[in-house]
Formats: sequence, C-alpha cells, structure tokens
Amino acid sequence: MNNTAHAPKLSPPVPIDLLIEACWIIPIEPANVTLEDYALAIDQGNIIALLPQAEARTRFAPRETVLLPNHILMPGLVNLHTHAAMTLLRGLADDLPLMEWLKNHIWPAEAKHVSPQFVYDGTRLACAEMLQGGITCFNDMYFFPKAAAEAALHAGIRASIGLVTMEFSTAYATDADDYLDKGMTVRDQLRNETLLSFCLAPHAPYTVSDQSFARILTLSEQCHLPIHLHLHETAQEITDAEKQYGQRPLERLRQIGLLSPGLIAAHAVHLTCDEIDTLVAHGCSVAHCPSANLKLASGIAPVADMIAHGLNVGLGTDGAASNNRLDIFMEMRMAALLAKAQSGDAEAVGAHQALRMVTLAGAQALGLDARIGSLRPGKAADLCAIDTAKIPLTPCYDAASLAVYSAGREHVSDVWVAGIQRLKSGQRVENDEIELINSGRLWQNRVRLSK
Ligand SMILES: CSC[C@H]1O[C@@H](n2cnc3c(O)ncnc32)[C@H](O)[C@@H]1O
Ligand SMILES: [Zn+2]
Repeated sequence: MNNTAHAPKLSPPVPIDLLIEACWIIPIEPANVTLEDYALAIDQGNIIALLPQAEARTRFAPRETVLLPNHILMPGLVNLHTHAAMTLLRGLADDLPLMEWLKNHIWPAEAKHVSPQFVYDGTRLACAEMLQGGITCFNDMYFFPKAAAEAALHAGIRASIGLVTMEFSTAYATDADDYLDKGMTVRDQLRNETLLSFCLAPHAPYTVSDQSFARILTLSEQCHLPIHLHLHETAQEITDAEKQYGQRPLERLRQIGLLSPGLIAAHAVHLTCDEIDTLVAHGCSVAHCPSANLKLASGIAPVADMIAHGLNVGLGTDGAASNNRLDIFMEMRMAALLAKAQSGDAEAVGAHQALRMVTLAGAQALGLDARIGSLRPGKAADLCAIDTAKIPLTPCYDAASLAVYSAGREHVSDVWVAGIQRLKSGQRVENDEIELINSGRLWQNRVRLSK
C-alpha cells in the first residue's frame, strides 16, 4: 500500500516579500503581551501574519528573511506633535518661557527665513533624525505644508501634514482664509499619496479667531479631517483667555463645537478634572510633550489622571527648537517617570502603557489605527527594532521594561515603513547624511548672520 495515500495534504509554502524573525515581539494589540521567538510575515507592505517562528518557516516562502536574534520588534513609533522644519532653529533660543521664546526669538526668525526651501530642508533633516530613532509617522504643523509633505515623501516616512491657520500674515499666507485655501489645495494635490494624511492645524486659541474656528469646523466635518492645535499649554494662555473672552480656551472651543474624536490637543498641561472629563466625553486626544513642557517651564501635564479617566494620550517631541531633540524614546521615558512622580503612584504609566502611547494611541488620535499602531495582520508593516546586545541593555528580564526604561534611540537598529526598510543594522538606507548636515549648516550660517 502507498504510505502517502492517506497523509494530510500539505499546502505549499506561500510566497511572501519578507519574513522577520525576532527574539521578542511586542504587538501592542493584544495589550500587555510580549511574544518570544515569533515571526512577522509581510507582503506588499502589509503584515499578513504574526506566528511562531517554526510555523512561519513551513507556511511561508519569503523572498527575504531578516533574523533579529537579540532584538525587540515593535510597531513603528508615532510622534504626535512636532514642527519638523524647526530642526533648523534647534538651539537658537534656549532657557526661555513660551511667549518670550515665541514672540522675541522664534517668530522673528521665522519671519526672516521661512520659505518652501527652508521647510523642505528642515523637514528632511527632521525625517532622518526621526527614522533613525524609530519614528515612522509624525504629525506636523508648519508653514508651507507642501514642502513638508515633499520632504516626508522623499524620506519615505509616514506623515500627517498640518494645514496651518493663524490670523497673522507670514511669508506663507496673508490671513486665515488664505492659510485655509492654501492648505486645502495642498491636500487636494497630495491626497492620493498613501504615506500622507492631513490635519487641519489652527495654531492655538490665542492666534485663531472664532470665525476662523467656525470655518475649520465646517471643513473638518465636510472633509473628515482631524484638528490639531496647541491647547492649554501655559497658565498664561488661560488667564489671558479669561481676560479676552471671559472663558477658558477649552470651553471656548466646546461652545464653537470643535470638540470631537478628531481633536488633538497638543500639550494640554493645564486641565482641571472637569476639563479632562470634557475631553473624554467628546473622544478627543492629547499629544503630551513632556520635554518641551519642562524646557519652556510650562508645567507637567496630569497624565496619570488623563489615562485613569480614559483619555487617549499620545506623545510628541514638539519642534527641535523647544526640545531640542526629536527623540520619542526620551519622551516615552519622561512620560512614564513624570506620571509616577506627579501622581505619587509608581504604577502610573507602566512600560506597556508607555509603549501604547507612542504607537496605538498616536495612531488612534490621527484616525490611522486601522493602518498603523500595532502588529495586527492587515496593518501596514511600519516597524522598529531595538538591538539588545548592548552593555546598557543587559540583562533582559522583560522586553517592554527594557524598551521604555533602559533603551534609547541609539539602540534602534532597523526600521521599516510600509514594508520598506529605512534603517538597516543601525545605518540609514538613504545615503544622504553629508548632504543633510551640509544643508543644516548652510541654514545655520544664514540664520546666525541675520540675528
Ligand atoms: C503655524 S506653524 C506653527 C507655529 O507654532 C510655533 N510653535 C512651535 N512650538 C510651539 C509651542 O510649543 N507653542 C506654540 N507655538 C509653537 C512655531 O514656531 C510656528 O510659528
Ligand atoms: Zn508645538
């Protein structure tokens, strides 16, 4: 008798683009899980399976296999609030409070220098810094958003491009309607780019009128665009608003009708318990920026309370002129440590919670959680790996703990965006480092000469 007659029929291995085998995988969904000796199967830029390595080797015939035997693999990190082009103003004015920094230093420098070329060059520098540090998606707010979008596309990083609005005239636009018209044109031109999405980005309640907010609300509803703004960043912002409008900025936004699941409040340092509840009730998100809040002495946001009340909190670096790094590992560690100290609860913002903030929470705030933020099959293969074969990362009892409390961006070894590798064994795939440094130095000379 033929022995094979009754053997179960084995399906032939499925051809796929890429199989990544890693020592530890933190998928973010399901929550609080670390998988050991698992593999991620990727095809056409998307995750198709997350499964034990032994099973992956029989099920798939990958065109490329990447072995990460000492590594932690997790979703690419989301920088939920930045002004990417401000890399070119890094270190220009330090050790100042927000309003003095903005009015006496940053806005005058921007008035002299900001142009499409400035934004393109600064954003390319930022994209390189972010990719190197594991960031695969950033939520930007800056002048000349088309130049920022082109720089992001050149770098191959995912970006949410802010369509900025302010009332005052700049080199980019003359008044709020002009900002909005220009922003919507950019969105119409680039809306089919799969790595790009768009946010309406009114700068702040103190630079945008009720009338402009009303137009922003209409556009947001008509075009399904999130709204990203600075909110309750400093105590002064609130006292000034009480004098000018007789109410706190959040209440003003609520009355205009701006609070919705599409609203991303950057900073949100000064919130009462009732205000946290209001943000939760409307499904809003916060982009917590701990380093910038500390450096500008704005304060410490009540993150433990926000999370306890169910608010969606992601993390942002803010711009390199107020941080002065685009380092989301730093923000993650800072967020976890500050939440503990501020609440008096060492359990506040544990390692898995901090990882969720820089991945799924950011993705959810941007309305991108069906595409990125966790390693669920069907999502884009936006990935970041940490090499733990390093003295400061030894030993490893818990991969999540190591990623949040011990690792830094310098330990990021490999990065993929939509399945395309952008960092390989610690080296950027794009060979443009000298070009970027030279361009940054050229701008440094121009800015310094005009000071
Ligand atoms: C309209 S483009 C963005 C605008 O925002 C300025 N900016 C940078 N950081 C902050 C911050 O922390 N609070 C408020 N405004 C900020 C930036 O310089 C641009 O002018
Ligand atoms: Zn900001």
